[in-house]
Amino acid sequence: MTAPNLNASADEGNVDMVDKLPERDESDQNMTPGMDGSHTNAWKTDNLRQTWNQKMITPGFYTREGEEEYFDPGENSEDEADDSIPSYTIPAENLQRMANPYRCALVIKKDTSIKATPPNQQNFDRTIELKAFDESKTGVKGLVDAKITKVPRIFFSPPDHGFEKTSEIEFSIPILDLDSIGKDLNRRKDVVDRIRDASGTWGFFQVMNHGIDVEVMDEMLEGVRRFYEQDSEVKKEWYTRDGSKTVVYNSNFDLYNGASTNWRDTVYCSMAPKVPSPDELPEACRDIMIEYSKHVMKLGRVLFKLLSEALDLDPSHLNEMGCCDGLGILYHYYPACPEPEKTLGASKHSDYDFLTVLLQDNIGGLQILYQNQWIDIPPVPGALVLISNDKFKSSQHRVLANSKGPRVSVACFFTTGLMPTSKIYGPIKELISEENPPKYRETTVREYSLHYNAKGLGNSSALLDFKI
Ligand SMILES: O=C(O)CCC(=O)C(=O)O
Ligand SMILES: [Fe+2]
Repeated sequence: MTAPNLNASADEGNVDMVDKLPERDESDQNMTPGMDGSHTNAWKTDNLRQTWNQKMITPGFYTREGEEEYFDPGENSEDEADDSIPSYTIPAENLQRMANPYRCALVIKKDTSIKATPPNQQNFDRTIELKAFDESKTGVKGLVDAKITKVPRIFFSPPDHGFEKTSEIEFSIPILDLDSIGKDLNRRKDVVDRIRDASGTWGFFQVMNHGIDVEVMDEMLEGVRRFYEQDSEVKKEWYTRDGSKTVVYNSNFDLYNGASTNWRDTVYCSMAPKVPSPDELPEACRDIMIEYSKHVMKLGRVLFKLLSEALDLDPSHLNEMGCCDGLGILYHYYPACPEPEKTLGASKHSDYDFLTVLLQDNIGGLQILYQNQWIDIPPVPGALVLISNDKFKSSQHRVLANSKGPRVSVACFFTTGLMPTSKIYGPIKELISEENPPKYRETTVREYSLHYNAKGLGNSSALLDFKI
């Protein structure tokens, strides 16, 4: 495969061809052969259950009516049985090996500053090169398949001024265990307290014993790899920037308006309220997309109840507002990068939805901005902001490019996105008062999504534009 004609960098000459990209580090991972005989990250590690903590929950913003009740203490036993999220429990000794479940200390030590000339200081016609890249319809994966050895200059990222500092501070990553919260009132109260705390300080938390089987998560990640690693001519059929299509596959949704171009490719598909029929979806992963989304919807209803309780609202409040009305699935592919210090997998941003549930493999690279420093987080964050009026944080996060990839992740966004809706959202009435007046103006999900898309990633926060 040939790469589009992109200059590698202003000062380093043209794109070079090489035989091989850096190999991914397979040293201490149990690799299983993929469908094509190659190695894939299925991470079937028995005792560590790697994928257990790959669920990332990010409180975002909301919307619906008359949802079933989940996890209400005191519900009748029939409902309780059905609601019983956890289908397995992680043995305590395994948790110990992964990290202390409630105080997972991370030490920041990596220098993650970007070392490339920022796009606005480069002297070339960026649009021409962006178009050449876009028209190849093969994304970043296509460049890597063409064996480039230098990162083309369109991907150079501006440094995050003021946020490059690293230090040796220990942070506690909130991890919530949802086991038995439908039956044990004390456990439920404890979880609600932790969610309140995690959402108010970090703006994100991780969950375990969430009821989605490891096999389902593994198959979802595997399906994503199958999609991106199939024949590029088949994959090209899905490449588009037309947001009205059921499946939108491209590289950088904000290619022409984002602050920089990211080292990743993405597929977006709306899975609710209208579930697409299987033949509208890519063959490589259609069944698992439908199955996985069902599980995430169920988990979402549980989480919105817990979040409602954490806000001292009626447990059904957020679900009744319709937070679970819409679900968009985004699956990302971050190919191995020959010069990861020059670009980013995903620029700094906070999400635009009510809540994001993120499933990632174990390559790593996700970081959260916390107390003005980038912190490596195995899995991560998002946003619950407009509605809770800054009570819950919409945390900024990014993904580093990395030479070990490919890395894949699946972000499920609770949002109706660009669907035409007239429902108005703003700070929750029950949470505002004379002493705590609204900080954001009202909007619709569509208006906010359109604004977010127009700004692209890496620019100032879209949310700030709604501040009163
Ligand atoms: O790939 C990841 O880990 C993060 C993805 C993300 O932040 C997003 O889809 O908004
Ligand atoms: Fe995000």
